[in-house]
Amino acid sequence: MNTLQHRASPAFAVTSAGLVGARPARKAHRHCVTLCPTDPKGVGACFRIRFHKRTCSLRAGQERGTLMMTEPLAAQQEELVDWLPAGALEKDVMRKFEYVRDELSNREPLSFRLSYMSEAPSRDIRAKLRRRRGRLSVVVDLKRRSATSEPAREFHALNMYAAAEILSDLRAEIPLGSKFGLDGIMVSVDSELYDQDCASLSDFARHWRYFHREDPSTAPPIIYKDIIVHELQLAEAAEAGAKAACLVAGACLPDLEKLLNAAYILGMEVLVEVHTEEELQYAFEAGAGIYVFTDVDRARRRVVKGRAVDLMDKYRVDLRNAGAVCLGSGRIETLEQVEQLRDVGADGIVIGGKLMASIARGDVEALASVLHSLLVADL
Ligand SMILES: O=C(O)c1ccccc1NCC(=O)[C@H](O)[C@H](O)COP(=O)(O)O
Repeated sequence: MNTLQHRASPAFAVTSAGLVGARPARKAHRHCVTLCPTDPKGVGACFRIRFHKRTCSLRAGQERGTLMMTEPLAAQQEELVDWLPAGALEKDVMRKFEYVRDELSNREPLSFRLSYMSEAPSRDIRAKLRRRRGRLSVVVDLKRRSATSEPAREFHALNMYAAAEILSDLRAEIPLGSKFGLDGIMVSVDSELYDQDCASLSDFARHWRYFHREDPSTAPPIIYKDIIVHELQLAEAAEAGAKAACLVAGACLPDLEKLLNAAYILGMEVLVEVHTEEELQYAFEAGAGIYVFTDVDRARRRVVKGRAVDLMDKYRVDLRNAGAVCLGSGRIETLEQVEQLRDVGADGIVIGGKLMASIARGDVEALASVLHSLLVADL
């Protein structure tokens, strides 16, 4: 009998485990286990169990409690011991742990929210970010500062109401069948890096709901991006209205799987930002489904041109076979960069600084023109 040591949320109790029904064909590695959710909302939740010392992704089936386990993921990575984030990331990570300790750990409702078993994240976010009919998806990254240049680029005129308004106007102006669209709004949360905090996220979400009040289902999802090191940050972002979270792998490598689980339990889709092969391996092992390949080296606060393309290209077959969604990111400013990402299989791109000036000015035409120049040409 296989023994399962599932590390999923406490809302699940292992009632019986092992092979139920027909033994799997050797190649299939498909095993049925029965975990009865103690919370009706558990059905549909995605979580992970350990099986044969491997981490496997599971998603509750339609009928209560029956779970099908997918192929075991790549061989178990050596456990990370004494790991520390590299370079400038160490200071960013310590700052976040202090924020969790001083601010979040005393906020009762957040702890409650964290224990609340939400519905599994809507799968349509992954579908929205996937390349469709030759069109790359576009995620706009809102930030009032971008420090990947010397001096840092400041966009102090950017306010969340105006940003929500201009991005809503932009969507209204994009003709059907256009070669570009607006498929997600990333809100970068960190006072030092981006001059924004979770209140900025909450403000944007409120205005975004207002501008989509007639048909909320048409609103592109809000993606929370931060140096995420603890589940309470995810709970705070979920409370603020984020439907997805972007984990920076280099800031939380040993906890990546745990934070992925926590986000799913909160009902959020997850994107994982990677810059190195190790980060990509860990993200794949943890069961990530949406990857943001960035040229930005957060440890050295610099841009490594071509890194995202090289990494995506090297692992494109594994990623495609796993059904992954791959986005490119990191100072994207030219059509050539977009074409290079498209040619190695990118599903979409994340653009921040290049668009912030026109968004901060409230200039829809300029915003549409920049996106057109990056995405239409001969794509
Ligand atoms: O954007 C920054 O200033 C920054 C500073 C330090 C570490 C990382 C940083 N940016 C990484 C990103 O957030 C992505 O590059 C962003 O999602 C895309 O924005 P942009 O690079 O401005 O197009």
